[in-house]
Amino acid sequence: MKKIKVAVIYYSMSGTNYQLAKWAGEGAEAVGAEVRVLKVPELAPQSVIDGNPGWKAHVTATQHVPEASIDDLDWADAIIFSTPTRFGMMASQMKQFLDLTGGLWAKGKTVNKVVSAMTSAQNAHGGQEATLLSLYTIMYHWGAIVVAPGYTDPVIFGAGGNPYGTSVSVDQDGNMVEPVEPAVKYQARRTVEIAKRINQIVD
Ligand SMILES: Cc1cc2nc3c(=O)[nH]c(=O)nc-3n(C[C@H](O)[C@H](O)[C@H](O)COP(=O)(O)O)c2cc1C
Repeated sequence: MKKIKVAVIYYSMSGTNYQLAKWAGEGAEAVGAEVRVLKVPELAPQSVIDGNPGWKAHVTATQHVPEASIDDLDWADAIIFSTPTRFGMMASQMKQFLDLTGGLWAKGKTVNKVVSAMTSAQNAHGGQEATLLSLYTIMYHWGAIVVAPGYTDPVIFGAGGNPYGTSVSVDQDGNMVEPVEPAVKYQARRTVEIAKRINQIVD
């Protein structure tokens, strides 16, 4: 039987969204998907990264993670995005990656991709939903099928549950404040289940 192909595409400076992406990948694999966890290319100057020990350590620790390409988007039936909230928006690295999808879009190849998104922020009310909604705006232009969690499971009422997409707060040391792993894995499962329906795969 055809497996749903899921690309989990993230940007992270200090590891939070990398962890969210890994959990999403595990959640998708648990329901039979073929998964690629991929980072978007870095844009910041090397000198700036080198001047920030935490950022530099994260870049070094994730050197093995493949970079996302347009071919990965073409390959995927479903895409789960994860980006830090930056001034109430997605990180520019994620936006740059999405701005390179015009060619794929023009060929009609973004149509009916099943998509969902997650974010993190330092402040509990620091713009998480604005970030998710602006990312979803791009998805509407793609003709993608946005699969937000809604209130479709009790996990949404718990830690990190957010009807727009999982969001987590991080403290001053970069540690996640809420235990969001179950919410992330649920969101990934739901994304795969809807992708199966869109692709007419019956278990
Ligand atoms: C330039 C910049 C802008 C940020 N803007 C916000 C913001 O608007 N709201 C907020 O709560 N946190 C903000 N933060 C904190 C980040 O969201 C937080 O560090 C990030 O979610 C951690 O994710 P990561 O570990 O994957 O890099 C900002 C951080 C930076 C560096």
